Amino acid sequence: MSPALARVACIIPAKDEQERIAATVTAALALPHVDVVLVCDDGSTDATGQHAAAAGAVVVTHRRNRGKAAAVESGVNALGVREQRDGRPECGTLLLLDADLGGTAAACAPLITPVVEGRADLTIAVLPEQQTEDGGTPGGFGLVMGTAARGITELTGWMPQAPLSGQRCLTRRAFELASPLAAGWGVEVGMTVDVLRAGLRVEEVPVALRHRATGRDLAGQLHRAKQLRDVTRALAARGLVQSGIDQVRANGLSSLLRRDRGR
Ligand SMILES: O=c1ccn([C@@H]2O[C@H](COP(=O)(O)OP(=O)(O)O[C@H]3O[C@H](CO)[C@@H](O)[C@H](O)[C@H]3O)[C@@H](O)[C@H]2O)c(=O)[nH]1
Ligand SMILES: O=C(O)[C@H](O)COP(=O)(O)O
Repeated sequence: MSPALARVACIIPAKDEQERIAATVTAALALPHVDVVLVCDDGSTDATGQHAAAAGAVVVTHRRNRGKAAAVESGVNALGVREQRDGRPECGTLLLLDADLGGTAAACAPLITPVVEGRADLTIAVLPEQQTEDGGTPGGFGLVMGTAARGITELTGWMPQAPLSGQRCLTRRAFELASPLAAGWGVEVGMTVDVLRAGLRVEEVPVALRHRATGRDLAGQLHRAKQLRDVTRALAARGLVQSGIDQVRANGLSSLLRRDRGR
């Protein structure tokens, strides 16, 4: 096992997560190989930063909200600064976790093992069926998930089960290959495509995590609209539109429609 890969830095983007961030940080710090937990407080209006620091995280703060991808990038940048400033050995592995996992983040060891052992370059957690906090039905109508899954498959030939999952572990090298990250909610889709296209190994791993699932109320649907916008932009920037145009040119419009049927 490479000593650098065996040092894991956990990066947690967090916006208004004071209810859960302390439990998430505590669980992440106890995971095997985790050396440091960095939380990027992404312009929270609550006490997320204070709760994260009290639980033992290194905290960096965005004065205004900049979105998930920017928060992940700031966390990784802060890691680099800390390593250089203090002459610390480099963490060769990054564990990206959402702030709302709470104590269930303790289940993430199976995500870490394949990467630190050099068997995978990127692992992605597949979560069990979730429930919303009020016991309601989670998920929308599969539009964002379906768009993301089809887009990744179209661009890489690989069919993901959990294309939007932000719970992932990857080598620092893979992260650098996927940088700059796709903006906002496009970060996961962009990263998966970039890492696969670089010829690296991606593996999905079932992990028993619970997070705050998005409901079907108005706020949930607005959230999904933003996810769809960012996922579509990430796919378009990686050539999905061009691939569609090429297909129509070569085989006509009906081939494009045929290709989508049944997915
Ligand atoms: O402006 C923001 C908004 C959210 N977050 C944090 O990003 C994480 C994910 O946000 P959340 O609202 O929990 O996202 P979900 O609706 O659950 O999104 C799903 O889909 C997203 C991609 O669209 C992935 O990033 C998530 O991992 C996945 O759980 C959390 O730690 C948030 O605190 C920020 O840092 N900045
Ligand atoms: O709740 C979810 O799983 C995401 O917000 C995506 O929603 P959708 O794929 O059901 O539209």
